[in-house]
Amino acid sequence: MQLDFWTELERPAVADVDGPDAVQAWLQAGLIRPLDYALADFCLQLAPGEHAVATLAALLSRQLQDGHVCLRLELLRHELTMLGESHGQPGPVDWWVRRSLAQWLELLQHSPLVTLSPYTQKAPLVLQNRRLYLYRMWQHEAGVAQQVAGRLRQDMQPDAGFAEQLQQLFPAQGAGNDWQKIACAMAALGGFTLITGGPGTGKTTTVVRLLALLQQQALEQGRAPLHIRLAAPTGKAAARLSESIAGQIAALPVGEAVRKQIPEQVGTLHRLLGSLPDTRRFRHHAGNPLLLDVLVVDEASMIDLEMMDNLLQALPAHARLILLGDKDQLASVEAGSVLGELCLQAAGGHYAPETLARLEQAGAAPADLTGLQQGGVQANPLEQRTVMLRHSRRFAGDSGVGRLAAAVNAMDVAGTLALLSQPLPDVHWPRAVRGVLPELIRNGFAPYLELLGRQPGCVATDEGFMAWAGALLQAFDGFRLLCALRRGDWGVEGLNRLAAQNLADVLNVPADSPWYPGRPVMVTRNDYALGLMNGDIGIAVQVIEADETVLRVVFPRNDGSGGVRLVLPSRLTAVETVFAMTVHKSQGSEFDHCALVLPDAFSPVLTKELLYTGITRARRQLSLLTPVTGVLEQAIGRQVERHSGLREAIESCARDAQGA
Ligand SMILES: Nc1ncnc2c1ncn2[C@@H]1O[C@H](COP(=O)(O)OP(=O)(O)OP(=O)(O)O)[C@@H](O)[C@H]1O
Repeated sequence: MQLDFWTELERPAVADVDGPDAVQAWLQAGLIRPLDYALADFCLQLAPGEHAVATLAALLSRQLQDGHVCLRLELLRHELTMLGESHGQPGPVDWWVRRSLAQWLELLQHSPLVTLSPYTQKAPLVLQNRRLYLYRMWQHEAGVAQQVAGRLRQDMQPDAGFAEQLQQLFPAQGAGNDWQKIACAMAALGGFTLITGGPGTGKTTTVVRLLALLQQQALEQGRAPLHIRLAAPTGKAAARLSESIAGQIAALPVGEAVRKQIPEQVGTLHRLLGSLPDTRRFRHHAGNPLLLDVLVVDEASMIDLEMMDNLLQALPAHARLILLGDKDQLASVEAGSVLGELCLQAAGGHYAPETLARLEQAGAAPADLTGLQQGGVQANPLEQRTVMLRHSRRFAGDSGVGRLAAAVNAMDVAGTLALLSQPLPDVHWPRAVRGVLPELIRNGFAPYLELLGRQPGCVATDEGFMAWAGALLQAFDGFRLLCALRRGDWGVEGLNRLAAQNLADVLNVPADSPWYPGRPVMVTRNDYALGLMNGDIGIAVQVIEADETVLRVVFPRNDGSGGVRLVLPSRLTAVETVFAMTVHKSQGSEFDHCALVLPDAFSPVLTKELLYTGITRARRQLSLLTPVTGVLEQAIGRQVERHSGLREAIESCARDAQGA
């Protein structure tokens, strides 16, 4: 049995400060998890007597749960106050403030549990620039920083005729900057490019034209076609990109030979890298790199630090990486906010004269520098490879959804409320939430329920059945309830219950089984044996097999074919009903109509990023449901903050390389 070292050891000098009492009390109060406690215990096994540092390790482990990559010691007091407040107690802040920051730094600098030189000396914790990391997280951050800094230095030379070909793909549009053209040129000129923009700003269009341009150049110069791969963090996002790309390729003003060399297939990052079951490792890594020349990753805001490290390590040195995403969306579920950090200054441009000169030579210099800040290669290494697309074609200027998203993103509470109080054709803000929800649910899900009732036979091999099943999945994606929380009446659980109750006259929900025809489910864990990814959505339907009517779950094939496949319900070990889903889970998906339901009390998960992400999932119509006043306003005023040292580390690596 594992020893609990808290009880094995003598009390330290500051007996009631550091010792088992505090950690155990926090564990009991749910402030820290058993995993955090176990880490502290492990630290004490390695360094008996290091109670204070081991306790801090438990808090560091806890903060990872909230997405922080490290503890920023000078800000920790505030973080711990918030942690305590969210559990209704002073909690760890009382413990932390018994030492000054200088005393803490002194303690950490001399602790055997902490290394100050992680490249040469390993220890469970790393202290760098007043940031405390778990060794593993420091390793990922340093890995990403080195890789990105290295790739930022890669200048690529386009072939002759580039400017003319670029001009053909992006014909002049009138006054103002053609940011898509600028982004395309920038990605052609370097090994690492960040293209960020809100919904419908033309990220996919830009990248498809870029791929056409690169292939055209390769073919014209008599080189082998480039090996291009496309990926996204989730199966849903991959399927959406695949669909969008297929349409865009057909519209390209290039020859058939070029068109044929642009892939339509988009896979998940896990598949691309080759997940190894039951480990955090992948088949592809620095020692076994991916075989590709160009990699495009969409929905990059969902990539966490560890995945980004794995991806960059597996990328061959000569390859071009293009990351697409919306920097303003919620960050990854796991620790880090990589895209948000990398694109932090995207709005200001910060282009160096050298960058502008290279763009000019490529025929894509910004014509209008108004509103852009001037930058330098040394001061702004990331910005020299970043383009922000600024014009949404999805949301026309008068679109309520677009204007609401912009007001929330700008944290403009008064502007948001003013907008909501106007009649908007595509935004509905009902005041009597409980009264309208049942009708909203019935109307929203009506097209899918109607189709469910019109099942053309049950033989799974019939073409008609397959087409119907595909249409059913599509109809279900027409409407979704989105919420911030999992638990409570206004969370996934409560809203799923409410939806099932209100649809009970159409759906035959049995009391003794979770399964019934029409049950929509979401996969909650990757299942490589079944080929189903976390976030995939299926619907239970009746089919006839060997003269028996049985229930099967129909899932989209997600391979760009538009096809579906059937899975036995009993094989689905990690699924949940999905009339409602969290905004976090909805990332990478879009619905014609979204009902975004806020809770009836403020919760720390409510931030402007969550609202913005939820609002922008709506393609045509948004219903915003706020059961009490005040919660919306509070959420708009709160921003996600994730502690990390990534930008600083990239800038430092880039400076070192320039000085070398
Ligand atoms: N330069 C352009 N000229 C005309 N139409 C364009 C242009 N760029 C994009 N579009 C159209 O605008 C719409 C949105 O473009 P696209 O899908 O490329 O944006 P996106 O940023 O990738 O969107 P999403 O946020 O949904 O992923 C598409 O219908 C596309 O055909």
